[in-house]
Amino acid sequence: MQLLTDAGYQLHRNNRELSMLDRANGVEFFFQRPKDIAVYVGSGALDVGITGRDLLMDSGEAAKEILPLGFAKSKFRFAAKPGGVSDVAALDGRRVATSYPTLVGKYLVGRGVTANLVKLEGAVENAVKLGLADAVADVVETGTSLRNAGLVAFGEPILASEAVLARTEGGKLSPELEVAVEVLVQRLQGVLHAREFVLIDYVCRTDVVDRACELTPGRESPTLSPLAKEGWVAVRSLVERQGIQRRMDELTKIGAEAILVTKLEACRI
Ligand SMILES: Nc1ncnc2c1ncn2[C@@H]1O[C@H](COP(=O)(O)OP(=O)(O)OP(=O)(O)O)[C@@H](O)[C@H]1O
Ligand SMILES: O=P(O)(O)OC[C@H]1O[C@H](OP(=O)(O)OP(=O)(O)O)[C@H](O)[C@@H]1O
Ligand SMILES: [Mg+2]
Repeated sequence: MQLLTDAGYQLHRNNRELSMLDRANGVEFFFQRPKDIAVYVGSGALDVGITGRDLLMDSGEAAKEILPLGFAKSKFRFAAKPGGVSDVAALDGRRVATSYPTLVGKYLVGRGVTANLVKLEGAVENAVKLGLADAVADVVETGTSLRNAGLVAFGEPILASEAVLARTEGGKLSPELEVAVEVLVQRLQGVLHAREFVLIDYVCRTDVVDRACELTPGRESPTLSPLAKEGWVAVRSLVERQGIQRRMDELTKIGAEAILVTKLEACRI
């Protein structure tokens, strides 16, 4: 909701309201259970939806990911008791509890493993302790839930998931809707970029400007403006927010001065 608000959409959800109309943007928002979003989008009842990549892949619906949104990041992994099942091949003939049976089933078929899938709605980690399954396949973020249940992950992660924007696959949208979806994607991308990048300004001597530009290459190329003071230049560039302090240390080392870092509110790059 924060992402959509930052992208200029009007979302003021009152208690228990299941939908809301954003008249200014000509968009209606519906709040659905995570598992149901792909069903609505796949059927074309909703044009686009925000859901998890794992849920989208598990749904088997005719909905496709069009933009990763960078939040709710997790890994989808197998886990079992230490000393129990420790590789995917050993799942053959075993019971695997999961809320994502289609995703897990396809993964196992792809590796020639036949397991008995036990479908659960949640709190899947308890299935091993309770003797319902020999292993689980579930969402892992910090790993706390696995640890608390006395389980350890094994095998390569089945999937790296995050929240994604998905749209109906096949079935053509009207030209107006096509434009509205494109605008939504551009706006969301703009907000994500604005969170990822910062603007850096500084001044340095012209004899170190090449080195300075290597440190802050920007997306295309930095903007250089001559200063009134002979032999000095001002540099402006877009750089990744991550590691910005280290970059400023490097700039200071080569004699850059008046280094300013500015947050971006929104952008289209
Ligand atoms: N700890 C977590 N960290 C990051 N993402 C998570 C985490 N737990 C769940 N998710 C993601 O949230 C999405 C929805 O799953 P989740 O199981 O949370 O739904 P839920 O809140 O249980 O839904 P319901 O309304 O049906 O109870 C999935 O894409 C999943 O990857
Ligand atoms: O690695 P962690 O940081 O512990 O996060 C992962 C846990 O979070 C989710 O559970 P959720 O709270 O959605 O409950 P659920 O199992 O009922 O879906 C997921 O199903 C895992 O159990
Ligand atoms: Mg859950």
